Amino acid sequence: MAKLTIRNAIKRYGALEVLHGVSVTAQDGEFMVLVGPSGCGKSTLLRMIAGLEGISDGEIEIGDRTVNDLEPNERDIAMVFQSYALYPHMTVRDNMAFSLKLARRSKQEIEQKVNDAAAILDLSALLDRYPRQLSGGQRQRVAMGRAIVRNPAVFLFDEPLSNLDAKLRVQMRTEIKTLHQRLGTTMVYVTHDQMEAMTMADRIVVMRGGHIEQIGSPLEIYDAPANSFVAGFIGSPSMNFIDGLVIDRNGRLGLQDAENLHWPLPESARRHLGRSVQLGIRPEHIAVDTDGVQAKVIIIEPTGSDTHLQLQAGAQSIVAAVRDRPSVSPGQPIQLKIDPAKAHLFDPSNGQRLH
Ligand SMILES: Nc1ncnc2c1ncn2[C@@H]1O[C@H](COP(=O)(O)OP(=O)(O)OP(=O)(O)O)[C@@H](O)[C@H]1O
Repeated sequence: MAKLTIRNAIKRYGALEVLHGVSVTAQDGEFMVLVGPSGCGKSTLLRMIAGLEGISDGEIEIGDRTVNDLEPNERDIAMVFQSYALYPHMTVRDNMAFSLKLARRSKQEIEQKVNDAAAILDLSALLDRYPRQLSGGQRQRVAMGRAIVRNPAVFLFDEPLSNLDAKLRVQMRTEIKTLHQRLGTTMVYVTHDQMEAMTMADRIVVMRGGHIEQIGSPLEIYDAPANSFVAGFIGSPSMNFIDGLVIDRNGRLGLQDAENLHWPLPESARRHLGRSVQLGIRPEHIAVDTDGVQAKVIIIEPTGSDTHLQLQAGAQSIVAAVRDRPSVSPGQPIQLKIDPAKAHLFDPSNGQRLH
């Protein structure tokens, strides 16, 4: 077990800089998730921690050792890949034992470690099978087993669930989280899936364009996104954004949009009176009511547990997620009640959070 510290890490490919000085620390035993859109640099950062990519500038420490110049096998890490990377001609047992054999551990120690890992991962009955005789989820468990037997200081996961179907992904999410609770080892996990990040992480690192946009616990990031990018990236359906001016209409503070609709704001936002802002409202903070912002129903999407309503309010497309099953139909005019206490305000010039 160990703390992982990344200090001002820069990655260049020739003249192209793809990581622009990234600093973050995973505490000993922490489950840290790197999340961001395709190309943001999260895999590059993970591969730099693993030693599969060189670091152009900055420092990576695992425990109290700077590992910049160490080979991957000297770093005390184990990595689990999206592709599983199992040896097809070896049984599950031999796949799991491989790194220990390379390290010339005793037969007895290898057997003990493989059996222990197999028990943790529910693979004991499958040890004599070949990878082709396993389901996707079982293969991914073998890949994890191969990492566990090495008892590394840090586990690194590179989108390990992307090849699985939706249901299995959810199940494996729980399995990896359970594994983390059981082993208590520091884990760094890369995904582009914000739901995976939200459900698995102790702390999330949101990246974009080779920078870190925000670091925080899942709920800190959800409840107080640092900027409109994070606000739009985390949460599904995505947050609604409305541009306008903060005004006082008959004593009621609100955002006046381009169509003169009045979106209620909390009194605490009065200090922004007269300012152009971007209002952010999560779909679950909008309800259908008898009084409120005028809108029209466009599309109704029942998910079973709740209903997503695609709406038009003036020129603005809005998504509402309601728990009940509203009796509305496409084309119907309705009124939207916005919970002002849940409003987020961003600076339209740079996206930074104002409120
Ligand atoms: N070998 C390379 N040479 C040049 N540019 C590269 C190389 N590898 C990656 N890049 C660039 O670095 C940036 C970050 O890539 P990276 O794979 O880390 O992104 P990512 O966030 O993991 O995306 P994805 O989710 O699509 O894997 C991208 O713009 C990519 O094109």
